[in-house]
Amino acid sequence: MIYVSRQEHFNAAHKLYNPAWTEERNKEVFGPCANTNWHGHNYDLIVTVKGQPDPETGFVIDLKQLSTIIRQHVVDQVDHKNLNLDVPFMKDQLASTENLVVAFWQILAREIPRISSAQLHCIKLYETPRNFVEYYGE
Ligand SMILES: Nc1nc2c(c(=O)[nH]1)N=C([C@H](O)[C@H](O)COP(=O)(O)OP(=O)(O)OP(=O)(O)O)CN2
Repeated sequence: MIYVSRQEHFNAAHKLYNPAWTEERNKEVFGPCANTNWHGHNYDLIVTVKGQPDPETGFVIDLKQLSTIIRQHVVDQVDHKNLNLDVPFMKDQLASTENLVVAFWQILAREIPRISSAQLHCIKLYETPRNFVEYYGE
């Protein structure tokens, strides 16, 4: 089995805020990440698919096509957006890296089979250079 990855990038604003809690509780749990007027991140997104190389192309997946799918269905939906306000698939969800990566999985697990027989294996999302989340669809 060969694992093939594509990295993409986007910027987005958000705040970590649970509407069921008081302002004080949100500040206590999320600290500056609950700042009322938002804050931003430069996210790095790494999508890994797995499969066997096609005997005619040598590709598990055409990375140009994978990039197009990720950009169209994920990056363009979140880039330069407010994740709490502007992104329909994050509506009523806490805009954490964990919840984002699960939402991205749901989208890409639907889209990748339309272009390739390769299987989605892992989505890794860096919120900062030091904080990142991996999801394997389990
Ligand atoms: N499990 C999670 N924990 C946190 C998340 C998250 O999505 N999942 N998100 C945040 C905040 O959004 C926050 O903005 C992260 O920033 P910060 O803690 O400042 O991260 P840095 O890597 O830049 O900070 P250093 O402490 O300087 O390394 C918080 N937690």
